[in-house]
Amino acid sequence: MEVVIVPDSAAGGELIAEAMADLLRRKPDALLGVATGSTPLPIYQALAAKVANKEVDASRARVCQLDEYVGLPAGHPESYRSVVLREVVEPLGLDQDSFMGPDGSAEDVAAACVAYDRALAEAGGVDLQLLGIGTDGHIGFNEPCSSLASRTRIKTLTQQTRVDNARFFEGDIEQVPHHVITQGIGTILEARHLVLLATGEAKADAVALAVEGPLSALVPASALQLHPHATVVVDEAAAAGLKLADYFRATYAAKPDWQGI
Ligand SMILES: N[C@@H]1[C@@H](O)[C@H](O)[C@@H](COP(=O)(O)O)O[C@@H]1O
Repeated sequence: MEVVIVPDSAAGGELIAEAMADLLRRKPDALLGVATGSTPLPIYQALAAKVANKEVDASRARVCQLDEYVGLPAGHPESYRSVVLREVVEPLGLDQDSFMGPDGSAEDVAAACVAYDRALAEAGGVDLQLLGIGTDGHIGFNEPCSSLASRTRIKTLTQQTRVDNARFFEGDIEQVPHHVITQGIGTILEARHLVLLATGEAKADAVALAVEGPLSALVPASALQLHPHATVVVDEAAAAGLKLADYFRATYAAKPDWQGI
């Protein structure tokens, strides 16, 4: 695992957007797995700016969702489908055909989960999967004690996650669904490159446990330790609990520019 400590979220967004642009220069139809929440927004803004400046052609890029709420009405502005269309697909100038996600309003949710795993495989697998981290260490919506081998499936949110996400629902926890579909940890680990961005002091404990703690289902993000190409990008506040912070800084400073992340 590589840990990169950046000064702030804008620098993290720029670094990761450049990695995505570099991927698209090498593989124009790359399948980009995107995450929701506040943290990745600087990535999407930086990538859209690169497209607008013609630094990269993203016209053949494909985008896929990490997770989704179950039971929100179609077109609800806070469904992750709506969020990804608004924050990623439209700013990149892509059409909806280049986008895929699990069907959170399916009558048969279990079948929708199996179908999504199959669709990801049939699309050739995810080339680069962006991840955030929950304050309880979740990735996607894999809450603590999710199987490290899990596939896309329905999960029940913890109270903490519903409290954290209430800000997207007018601060009203009653509006936050209890159930979600999420790529499983086993599914996520099949992506060719995992890139987790964490910013702010509220993430410092979860980051320290994920990066330096034992591999544990209790901290789902610790599963990145199993992946051969995982990059964790953190700002100074989110890095505050890392014992090896100086080592991570020195290692990245000595890295040749051409190597990227
Ligand atoms: N399912 C999403 C996660 O993918 C995201 O990482 C997390 C953190 O969000 P934020 O970046 O807003 O802190 O929120 C949600 O629970």
